[in-house]
Amino acid sequence: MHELLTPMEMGEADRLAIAAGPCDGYALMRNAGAVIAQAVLSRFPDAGRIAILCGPGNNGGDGYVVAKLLEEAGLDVACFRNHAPREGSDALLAAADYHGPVHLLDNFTPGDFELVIDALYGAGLSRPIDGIERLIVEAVNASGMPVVAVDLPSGVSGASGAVLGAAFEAMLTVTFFRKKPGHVLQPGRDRCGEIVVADIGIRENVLDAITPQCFENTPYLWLRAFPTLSNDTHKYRRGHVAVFSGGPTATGAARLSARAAARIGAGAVTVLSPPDALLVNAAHLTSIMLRKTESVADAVDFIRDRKVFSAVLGPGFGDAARICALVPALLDRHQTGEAFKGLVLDADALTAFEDNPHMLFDAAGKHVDALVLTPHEGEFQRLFGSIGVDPTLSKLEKARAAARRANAVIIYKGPDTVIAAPDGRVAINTNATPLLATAGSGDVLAGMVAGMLAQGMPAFEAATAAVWLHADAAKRFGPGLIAEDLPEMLPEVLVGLGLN
Ligand SMILES: NC(=O)C1=CN([C@@H]2O[C@H](COP(=O)(O)OP(=O)(O)OC[C@H]3O[C@@H](n4cnc5c(N)ncnc54)[C@H](OP(=O)(O)O)[C@@H]3O)[C@@H](O)[C@H]2O)[C@@H](O)CC1
Ligand SMILES: Nc1ncnc2c1ncn2[C@@H]1O[C@H](COP(=O)(O)OP(=O)(O)O)[C@@H](O)[C@H]1O
Ligand SMILES: [K+]
Repeated sequence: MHELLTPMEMGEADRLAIAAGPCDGYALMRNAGAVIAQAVLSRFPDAGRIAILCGPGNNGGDGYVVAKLLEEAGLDVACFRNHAPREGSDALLAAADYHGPVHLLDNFTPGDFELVIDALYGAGLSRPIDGIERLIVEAVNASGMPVVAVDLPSGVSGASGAVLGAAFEAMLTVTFFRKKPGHVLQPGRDRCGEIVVADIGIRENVLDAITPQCFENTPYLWLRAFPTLSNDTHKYRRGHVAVFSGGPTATGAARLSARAAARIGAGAVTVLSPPDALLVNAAHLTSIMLRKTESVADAVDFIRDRKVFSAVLGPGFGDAARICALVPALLDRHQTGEAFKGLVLDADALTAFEDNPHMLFDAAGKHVDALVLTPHEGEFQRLFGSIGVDPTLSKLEKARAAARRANAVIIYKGPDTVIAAPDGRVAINTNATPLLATAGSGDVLAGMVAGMLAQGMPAFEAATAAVWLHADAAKRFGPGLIAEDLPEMLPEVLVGLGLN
């Protein structure tokens, strides 16, 4: 159930299901209407007057089915429409089967009702909501009355989660077969309220032909690739991570990354520190090792000689010129040696390339197995220029395009973090909490990704696992969270996954 289908893929699922039988399109619509009616009856058993707003397409068709079923159940319903169902559509059949009155939308007054069922537009939303419909959406939202959305709250794009014109703020959204990206990308996700995915008779095997490439980030995606411990392991075999420290007044970020890498299971972690920051780092490190690193050669020699598996560069690092010198060396297997599998670039290591992103993109993918970039919104815009500001692209499409361009796994952070691989796979994270909006939490995430890479996880799985575990740690800690708390929650998070 973790696949996310674009509206086009959902249309394909619909066509394949109808072709395979036994349900035709109208049977699927009746099933869809039935699950909505059931949800309304179970959650709002005492609802007074219910308004059902029906659009011209099949979303409206679902609405007429719901109207018929709720009326048969003895509820007081009234249907409203702005346009008649399209000729030859299943919606026309559904409207014909509903024998109650259908009023014009202009006559709908929210104050006359206790519940709204929104069946205006779903997968077929093709332009912004405007005119009387926009006024109604805004009036219903302002009234605070509960809205049950059929498939998607009208106005939310199923492909991108964008609000086109205006969108209902639903209490409950019932969608069919699989969620769509618009259910999990912001702001769409906030407009959906609770989301129920209902079975309407489409068989799972239609997905074999569709091969979806977009997923909700759940443990199902990466648990099988999660590292396991053998009895004869040792600390360096579990994975050695190096984290580059900034100067004497900016060392905390590297230590957050280092601590996170260790807590997620790397066997050894070393902070590579400039000479002038050595003492401040030494004063704060216990199990994490420390190494004086003055030059690019120092760093790559250490990585090669001490069999470092992965590294984090960027958090608190500052010096852009040094980053631009370090990164090509770290991405060159001839310099780092074969053991070095992955590099995580965050914060300053992303911004350092804003004027010359090709320097980074050209070096990427040539040698190192795994390059992971972890930009937040601002860093993404700086590094990916035209992709970042393209208004026609959703966050999902931006992350996917960036991953292709950079030859890297991208973790495009935020409330709806999107993780994209150069091969087109994309995962959207849904377990985050706004408590993560605290200084240093991104540094912890970078360290977690490096810790997963060091333990041999492939880059996409390492990134998706780290993002999920990071959010789970925040949720488990709860209010009062600061970045230092995140690594300390990881043992509990791992036990919660059954990984003990
Ligand atoms: N797939 C499945 O398995 C199943 C799907 N089912 C249901 O079907 C729904 C999809 O149906 P759908 O394709 O007919 O699209 P829908 O959202 O009703 O709208 C299209 C119509 O609206 C119009 N229109 C669009 N935007 C507009 C705007 N802003 N303002 C004004 N008009 C606008 C658009 O006009 P056009 O773009 O053609 O000019 C067209 O006439 C899906 O969400 C689910 O509920 C279920 O029955 C069970 C099986
Ligand atoms: N409102 C929010 N809801 C959920 N997660 C958030 C929110 N704001 C930030 N985050 C998460 O918190 C982390 C912040 O990272 P970043 O911006 O790099 O912070 P820092 O540079 O201080 O470490 C990211 O993982 C991001 O996805
Ligand atoms: K709808």
